[in-house]
Amino acid sequence: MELLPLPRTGRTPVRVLTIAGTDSGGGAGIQADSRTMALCGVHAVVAVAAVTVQNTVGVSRFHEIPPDVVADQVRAVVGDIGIGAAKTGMLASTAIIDAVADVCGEVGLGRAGSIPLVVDPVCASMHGDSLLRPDALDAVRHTLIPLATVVTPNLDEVRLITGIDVIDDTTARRAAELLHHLGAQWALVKGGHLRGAATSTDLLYDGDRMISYTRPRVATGNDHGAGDTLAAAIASALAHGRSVPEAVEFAKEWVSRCLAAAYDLGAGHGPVSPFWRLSRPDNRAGCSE
Ligand SMILES: Nc1ncnc2c1ncn2[C@@H]1O[C@H](COP(=O)(O)OP(=O)(O)O)[C@@H](O)[C@H]1O
Ligand SMILES: Cc1ncc(COP(=O)(O)O)c(N)n1
Repeated sequence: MELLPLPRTGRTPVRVLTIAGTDSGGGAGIQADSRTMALCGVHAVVAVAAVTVQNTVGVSRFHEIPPDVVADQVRAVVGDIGIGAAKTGMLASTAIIDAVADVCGEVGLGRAGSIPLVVDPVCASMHGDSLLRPDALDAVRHTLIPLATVVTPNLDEVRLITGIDVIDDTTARRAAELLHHLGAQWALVKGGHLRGAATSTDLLYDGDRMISYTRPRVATGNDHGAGDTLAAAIASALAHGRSVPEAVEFAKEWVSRCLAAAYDLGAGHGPVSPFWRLSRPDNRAGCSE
């Protein structure tokens, strides 16, 4: 895999915005996004949409940020700092999704604008705790997904959004077609939740090309933040100028390595880890001029 270049000391890195929730346990959400972005040579800027009270065993509650405050964070950083790509994660409610959609239109984020947007339609944590109000699913379908340059649901999110139970390649293809039909430029159906399989396959579709990405399944219970890490790596690669299929290829390998490097934490599920990059001897070679 060709890693994304790190900036030379003192040089301004490319910037990526994450609009998402915080995880007090540091495993998922904005914390996972920021870790992956840093190790992909990206300066992360953030719009906090919700604060979760979370650890390795679950989410006990969350606090929603007022929608206008979420939108103002986006305005503040896009105008001053400038970004090459953005991603959304936990958005919690219809009101926040509406505010995010409005500000995306205003600043040119998403498939209708000039800055690519990766939409991770987060509905629940891996522990099954809700991160989205149930009445916000329609806003995910009809307001959020149509903004997406790439939408990246896991199989539980696919079921909630499309009603399709993905059990094999045929149902995964049907789901990708439906997600594209909802308005996403590219749909990536992630196979991480097909636990019985020996491999982990994600399917990417843009209305024409159906591209599958397969890696061996990593046997680990420490997979907290895998989806955020994948979406953050896609957004980072897009900001570095890669095409969507190239960005997904890169991110799939990135998350596989982060799963292989995951560590134990607390009493529950530990986080996937991008720290493996810190010990790479060839990091200097990855520096951009
Ligand atoms: N055990 C695993 N081994 C290899 N790849 C995995 C494994 N679990 C998840 N993945 C991959 O990690 C990414 C995130 O997947 P998934 O776990 O489905 O997302 P989420 O964290 O949103 O539930 C996908 O590319 C998926 O294929
Ligand atoms: C704030 C926040 N955002 C996203 C997730 C999903 O991650 P996972 O599926 O690993 O629980 C999470 N648990 N918390």
